[in-house]
Amino acid sequence: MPTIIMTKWPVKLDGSTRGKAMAFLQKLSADDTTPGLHVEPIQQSADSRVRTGRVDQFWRAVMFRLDSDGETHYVIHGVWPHDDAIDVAKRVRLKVNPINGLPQIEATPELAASPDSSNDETPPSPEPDTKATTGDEAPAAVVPDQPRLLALGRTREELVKRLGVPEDVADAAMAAADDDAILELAGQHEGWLGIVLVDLATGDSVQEILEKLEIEVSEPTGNEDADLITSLRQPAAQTQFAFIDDQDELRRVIEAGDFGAWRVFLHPEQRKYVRKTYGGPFRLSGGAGTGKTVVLVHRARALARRDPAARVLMTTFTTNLADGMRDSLAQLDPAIRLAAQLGQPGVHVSGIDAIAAAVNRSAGIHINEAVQTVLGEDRSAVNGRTPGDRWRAVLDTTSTDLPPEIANETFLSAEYALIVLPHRIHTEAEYLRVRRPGRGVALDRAKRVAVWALVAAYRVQNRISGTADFGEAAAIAAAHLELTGDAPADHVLVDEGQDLSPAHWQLLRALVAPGPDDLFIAEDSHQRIYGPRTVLGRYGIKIVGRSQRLTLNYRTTAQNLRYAMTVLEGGEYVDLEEGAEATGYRSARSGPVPVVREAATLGAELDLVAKHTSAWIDAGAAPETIAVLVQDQFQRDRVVSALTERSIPARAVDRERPGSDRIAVMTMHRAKGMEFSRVILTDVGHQSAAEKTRLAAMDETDRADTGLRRRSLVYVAATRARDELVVLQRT
Ligand SMILES: Nc1ncnc2c1ncn2[C@@H]1O[C@H](COP(=O)(O)OP(=O)(O)OP(=O)(O)O)[C@@H](O)[C@H]1O
Repeated sequence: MPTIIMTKWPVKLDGSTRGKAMAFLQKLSADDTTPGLHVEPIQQSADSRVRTGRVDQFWRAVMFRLDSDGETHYVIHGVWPHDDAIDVAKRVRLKVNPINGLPQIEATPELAASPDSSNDETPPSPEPDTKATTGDEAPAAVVPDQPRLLALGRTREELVKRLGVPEDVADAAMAAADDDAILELAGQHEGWLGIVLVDLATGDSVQEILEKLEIEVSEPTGNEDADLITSLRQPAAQTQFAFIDDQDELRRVIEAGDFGAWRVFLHPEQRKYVRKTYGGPFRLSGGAGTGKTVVLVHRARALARRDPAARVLMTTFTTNLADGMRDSLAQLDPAIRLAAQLGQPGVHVSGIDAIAAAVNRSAGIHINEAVQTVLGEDRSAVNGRTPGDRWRAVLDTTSTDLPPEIANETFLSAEYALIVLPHRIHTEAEYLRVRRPGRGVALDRAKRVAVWALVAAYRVQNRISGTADFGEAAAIAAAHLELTGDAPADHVLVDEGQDLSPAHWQLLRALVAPGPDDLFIAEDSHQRIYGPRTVLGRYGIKIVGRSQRLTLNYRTTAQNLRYAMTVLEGGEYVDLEEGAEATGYRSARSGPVPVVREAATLGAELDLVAKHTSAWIDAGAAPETIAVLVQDQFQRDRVVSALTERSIPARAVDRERPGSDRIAVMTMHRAKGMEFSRVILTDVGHQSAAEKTRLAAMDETDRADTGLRRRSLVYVAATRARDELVVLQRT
């Protein structure tokens, strides 16, 4: 049976032609001599391996046939109307790039359009300026003194002789005026060539580019087909060519189109993090949209395939995000064994707090020993959840001499989560002795006594109501697993690590025994929007050099990414290992510059939301590809009412998944981990009177951290947009 090697082409076909192409390829992979397929060579073709095949009366497939070791492979180049297919088939050639050993499809010069571009949609032309526009004035074009690559010190020689960039592409790249022009060129080339051009635009050295692509050039063996197959198997080749294992996979690749590309065409770096075995905890950082979740999902499958009896746990901060990961896992591999419960073989996907609750529930009354360890209390009822405003209630009902910058919910909840809980402090005496690294406010003895009085009051109220807060529940679950010595997982994969609390990390450490591939953590400290910053090493998770970064953004256009990065400018972000968080993300996609508008009143803002959303829908956008992201639930409901009144279909999205046929309106927090084609952000930069009062009462360190989280929220929200972004600022 021939092996099918797909390229990214079929997405550009309409649904019915895709169906026919699918039927053709299924038959081809079963038996290429099947009558009716008409797999035929073309006379006077540039490459003797070229074949055409009959998809239907009108359409023909163009492919390359490779024979090696008694096996036949077909590299599927594309599907064209009959005459075009013959023309393409005569001119294309599949070869191994002599410099980098990667596969390359090239066409003889007479062909007007290159085979790549004849399959591509024309990328949108970049705007002349990179700055966000207000939508009113045309930004002035900046004319650089020198073409970008020349200014970076690159030479044509390096591009051609070291990287293997084809000469015509190297000429175009060296002549490109600026980043946007290089990115536009990159958009015209799939696979390794597109990636090399993006990396060049970002200023990477030739050596860095070669290392990232994991290029290994082998000596030609004399058997050209065998050399081509070796070349097609290179990691960098698999950004464009995919060996299809079975018919189901073939269907998924064809049906999924562009949105399914992540399932098949991994970047060599992503592939490495999916497959590699690590001696202990590993940390993968990377900006929004760099494919961290994609790596986790692929890695979960790889671990489950490697050992079907393994208990693989995937977890993240919220239930919604966990639902998204479970959906992605099922899309990647419908046959994957999903474990309904923690501790069962297969992949179990659940939010971290749900895992804590499951551990505590399954312990029954035996949980009391763990409660004793963490809280110093004798009780076994911990499954009720403490209301989020309990610190407020404690402050309202307990008199204290503490100054306002300490006697506030932000300080107390952080002190409790970062110091009291993870150190398992039961008494005032213990609290007086504990070290408080990383906490901004110094506490003398008197202040510690006063803080402890509030902590004790908090604990009394929780005991009376028979509840535990999320941190307590996680800390208790961790203690229970430590006490029983029962680690219910063999591998734990964590997404959104920057949002987890110390007690969560203690729980994660206890869920899996230390050893190879125990913990794999994805994080982006720029996206920390929930709690205070934590440091992994303090909770028994030793990364020791096992940390890497992804930098290529697959989701967001370069223009939207630049806007999102400006939101973070000047903020000091620190990662889970106390290193300064790097920036410098790159995007291979190009699109319009974000529109930034000011609205003086709520009414004016709602009018602008209606104006932009209806313009998009009138231009043919499906409503469910649009999202309006707001600060809170009140604003969300106001936006939904305003749109509905104007007959624009909109729906408030809370815990459930967004539905079809309507614009999704949700809080910026809820939008974490999601993506939409077009996004409007509202109320950016606006501070309510209540928020100003809250900030004024805070200590300087807490205020600075709250400021970082506010920026991060806008960064998270702005990076949800794949294509178009509108930012509404309230003055
Ligand atoms: N190799 C790839 N090929 C094509 N698309 C990809 C690839 N890797 C990731 N993507 C796409 O990029 C987008 C972002 O991926 P993903 O959600 O994994 O990023 P992330 O780093 O987890 O983002 P965030 O931190 O914002 O949640 C998704 O649409 C995903 O399908």
